[in-house]
Amino acid sequence: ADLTSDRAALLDFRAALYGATNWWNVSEDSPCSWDGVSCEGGRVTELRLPGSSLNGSIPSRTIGNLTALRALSLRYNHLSGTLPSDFSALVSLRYLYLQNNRLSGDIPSVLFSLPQLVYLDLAANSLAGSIPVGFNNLTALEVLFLEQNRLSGEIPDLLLSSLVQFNVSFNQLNGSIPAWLRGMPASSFIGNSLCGSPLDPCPAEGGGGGSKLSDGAIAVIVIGSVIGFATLLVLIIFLFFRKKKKKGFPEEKEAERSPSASETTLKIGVLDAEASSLPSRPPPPPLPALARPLSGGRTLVFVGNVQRIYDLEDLLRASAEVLGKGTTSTTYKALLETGFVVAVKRLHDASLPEKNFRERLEAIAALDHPNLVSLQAYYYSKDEKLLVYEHIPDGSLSSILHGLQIGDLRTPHWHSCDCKFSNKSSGRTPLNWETRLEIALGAARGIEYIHFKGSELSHGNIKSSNIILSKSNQAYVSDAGLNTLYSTPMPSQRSGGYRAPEVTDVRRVSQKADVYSFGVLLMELLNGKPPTQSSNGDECIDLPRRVRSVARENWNSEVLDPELLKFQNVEQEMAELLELAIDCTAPSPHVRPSMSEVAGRIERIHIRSNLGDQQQG
Ligand SMILES: Nc1ncnc2c1ncn2[C@@H]1O[C@H](COP(=O)(O)OP(=O)(O)OP(=O)(O)O)[C@@H](O)[C@H]1O
Repeated sequence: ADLTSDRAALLDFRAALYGATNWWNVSEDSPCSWDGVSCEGGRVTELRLPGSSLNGSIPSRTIGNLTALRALSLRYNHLSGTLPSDFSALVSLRYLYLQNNRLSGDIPSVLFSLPQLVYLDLAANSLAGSIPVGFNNLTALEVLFLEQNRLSGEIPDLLLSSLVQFNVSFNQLNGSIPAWLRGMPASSFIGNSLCGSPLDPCPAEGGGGGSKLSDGAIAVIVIGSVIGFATLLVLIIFLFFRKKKKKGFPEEKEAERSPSASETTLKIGVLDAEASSLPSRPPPPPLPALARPLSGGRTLVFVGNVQRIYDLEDLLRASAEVLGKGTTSTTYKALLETGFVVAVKRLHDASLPEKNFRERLEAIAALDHPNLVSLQAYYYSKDEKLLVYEHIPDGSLSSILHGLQIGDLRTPHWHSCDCKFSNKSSGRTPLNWETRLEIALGAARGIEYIHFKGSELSHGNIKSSNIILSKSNQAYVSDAGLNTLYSTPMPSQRSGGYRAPEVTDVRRVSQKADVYSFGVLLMELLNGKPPTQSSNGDECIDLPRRVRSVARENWNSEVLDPELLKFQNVEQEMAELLELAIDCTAPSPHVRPSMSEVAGRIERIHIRSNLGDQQQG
């Protein structure tokens, strides 16, 4: 298999499904510049065609032939039927997005032959049947979204020890939530007939004032039922024989059947599966493999299982363009001679000793989620520290919401009244409600994932210039954990209007402080203006305080971006998102919601917004 066979597979796919693929310029020899197609090392590695009006079912011998594919996104299309069996050849597939289509039938079993799958989203389809135990084959699976389908039966006891995000809300599932899922938020399960933590206790769990029945009590009930049943049986036999003896007498009224305790089913004990019986997490991906040594012994260190398709010399030879200059780093877009593009971040004063620097980068590199910009490699020497990331093409949320002044490469920080950018400047792209909501959801899921990965882990610098968008408006959170790479305090104005009031040292930011910053980001998404910049650009008022000072009935005129007011029938959803933003920015960290609650609430708003669309349509 090579790029020629990948090209042929894409052409077959295009021919079989009418949609935006029709715009591909097929006269080009290489498919790598076709919209939605990404290549690496001479193979097609990503196919992303969200919302591309693709109709019909995926025929076999098309995508299944793209054997180097790592990410496949066909979300928000009109795909029906099920997945063809040759999908099993996609042995490198890590991210699969099929949500919001019309897929039907059972969950396709071909998925269970994809050993590398980390992220699977099948939400909002018409999938029926039960949740198969075949999921146990997906040992690398970290994210499983099955919400808004027609799945029924109980949730099986699976051994998905890598799972950090899970959602089966709005299906037809019943029974108790198994122990292995009890750490997930309630929003993952609502809209079913499920019970047990984190939802309400199951009926059998909550006897007499909510306390659980003891083993002794169960024994008494069972023995009592057996004795009761036996007595009843003896009585019936006795009456039967007596009746036979007294022939000619009117028939005695049959004793009314009272429900005996023996008929009551008690479902106890199944919920107590020990978490410790789960297998330990699979070993982490191979740790830093060194690239070939350069003179001076310094090397580019590749992290995780990133393929080494460039080295330090390639990077130094690449043509570079400044993407932005922050207070602590300058970020370049580097175009390598092979055509491969990466983002290189040059840290200005990261002064951490080498050993600690490497340890922290390993923790950052272990974060692998489709809503996080992934670190590929780094370079460390006393004078130069470089981080190499995947390049996300469409600019930051900050530049899209507020626009960048051409010629000024400093990224906006909004930490003082001396704002260099105005949201009236060139390059501002109008963002509709659906897109803003999806950006909020994507970013929330990325941050939720970091928090799930370890209770001590936080992002540390959430702001709109650290939310980068791909062509399909998928949100990628960048710079996770970089605040930990400094041994001396960083400029405190760095995180500007996003910093939670309790944060005194920006190198140590708690998860609840991340929630605060995310709340400010939500306000920015709804308000259209950056935090700390007032409407006339002169005064400095922080965004949470300003929003809180406006009465709810005036939100439309004073808080919401006028562009958003064009969207009808979603005022309630916008108000709910703003309420969430207010909760996130509570001055006291303890009352702020957790990031999983935040993601759950945005999901529900998203679901309702979609339903609204359908009702209108
Ligand atoms: N992986 C990436 N792909 C594409 N663009 C990126 C990437 N990483 C960063 N950028 C862009 O580069 C700009 C500058 O980023 P940089 O991290 O240097 O500064 P910052 O995050 O805005 O500020 P600070 O370092 O003060 O927190 C960002 O606003 C973003 O638009």
